[in-house]
Amino acid sequence: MAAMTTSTFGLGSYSTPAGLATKTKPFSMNFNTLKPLNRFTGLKVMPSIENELDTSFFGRDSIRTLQASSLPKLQPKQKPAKQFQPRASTFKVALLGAAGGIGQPLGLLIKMSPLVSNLHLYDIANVKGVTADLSHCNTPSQVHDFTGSSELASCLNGVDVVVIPAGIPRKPGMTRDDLFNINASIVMTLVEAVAIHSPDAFIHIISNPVNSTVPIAAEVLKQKGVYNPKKLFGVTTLDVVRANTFVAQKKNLKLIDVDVPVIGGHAGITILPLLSKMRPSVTFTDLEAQELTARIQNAGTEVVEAKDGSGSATLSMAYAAARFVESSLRALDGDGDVYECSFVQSELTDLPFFASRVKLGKNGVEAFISSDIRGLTEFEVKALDALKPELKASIDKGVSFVQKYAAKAAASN
Ligand SMILES: NC(=O)c1ccc[n+]([C@@H]2O[C@H](COP(=O)([O-])OP(=O)(O)OC[C@H]3O[C@@H](n4cnc5c(N)ncnc54)[C@H](O)[C@@H]3O)[C@@H](O)[C@H]2O)c1
Ligand SMILES: O=C(O)C[C@H](O)C(=O)O
Repeated sequence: MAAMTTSTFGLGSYSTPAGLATKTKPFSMNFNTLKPLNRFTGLKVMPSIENELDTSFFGRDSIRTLQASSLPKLQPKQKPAKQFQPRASTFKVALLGAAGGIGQPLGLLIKMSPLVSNLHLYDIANVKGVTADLSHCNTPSQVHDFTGSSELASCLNGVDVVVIPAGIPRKPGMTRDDLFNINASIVMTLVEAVAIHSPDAFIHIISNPVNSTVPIAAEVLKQKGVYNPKKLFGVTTLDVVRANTFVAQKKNLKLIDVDVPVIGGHAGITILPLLSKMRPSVTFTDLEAQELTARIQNAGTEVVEAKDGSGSATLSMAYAAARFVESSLRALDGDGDVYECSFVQSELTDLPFFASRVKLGKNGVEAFISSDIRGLTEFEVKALDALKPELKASIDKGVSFVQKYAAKAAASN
């Protein structure tokens, strides 16, 4: 008799637009390898509409849909409400830097997604072993290994999402910007290949410094004539994951209820958690707000120091990146209720790239949650003003890196 394999796993919670009182629910997927998916609840928002709904995509119908999606989870005897039904094993994901500290656990988490049909693992070292290992997991997706630049084309052809954690991590005493000299070239080279072989894919940049590597990727894609700003993402989900964890601990809240938007960028003071916009609504003393903000901003360094020279956050990063991949796949699959924070091309401020909550759809970023940056506390306003010069300098550094490289290449031809 054929055995039926059923697996379940959980990753966390989605974020949801400001102005919506939100409740998050745990991410769990039930799937089996013989039948199509009949139930799927992801990192899904449970918003209940309270007040301001002035973002461009919230018409009355959408509100009703969101309200419907906030119903409590079904009890066994209740009539099932209409739920989003994803297709099983549909998408191809490429992971570049797959044998590294982030790549390995991230590969495992992506291998567990029922939405993935093919997982392409690429690295310059050790990727065969990682692939052999992962391929023994009895989840639906097929895993394939690729190594060396000659195999990048086959790795990237036809993929829906490309995730890039390739690059060196920090050691104690370093800033993320200290990684620029090495990681800028790695990201530039990999994105050149993405531009040629999978120009329509969602691109998730994890490699640091994200504040510069995302503009680098944008510039490369522009030069290749395939830049779609809606599909290029700097992965800042770890900042949200940390903010949710630390705030829940500090205020003794149920983790599942907590959702803190984090805006700006992904380095030091450019990471700005908006405690005034979090759900549930909680009051903080000035000191609490300052201390929590500082802890969230320094959380990466906290891990780098604890690891004492052996790298930076890998497991929490893999968890956060898997959440962002899953959100992207759900959006690609037609779920109209997907929100995440990400560092993207943006017009919310005077900076060309900025992290904020965005609504994800089949074509990438569908809307920005502009209400996030209105009605901030005095502390948040000052912090937002303070982060802008540093973030602008990092963005400019990335852009001019690619422009100088292109100018040199043109001169030598
Ligand atoms: N965005 C975030 O929130 C966040 C969080 C944690 C770490 N990071 C960053 O992610 C990056 C990776 O961290 P890690 O801990 O996995 O490092 P790691 O050194 O453990 O792994 C990096 C992997 O990239 C591979 N690699 C290097 N050059 C490559 C290339 N040209 N093509 C393909 N693969 C290549 C290496 O062989 C290695 O397997 C670092 O830059 C780190 O700062 C970002
Ligand atoms: O801190 C780092 O260098 C890695 C990453 O950006 C993090 O936030 O953990």
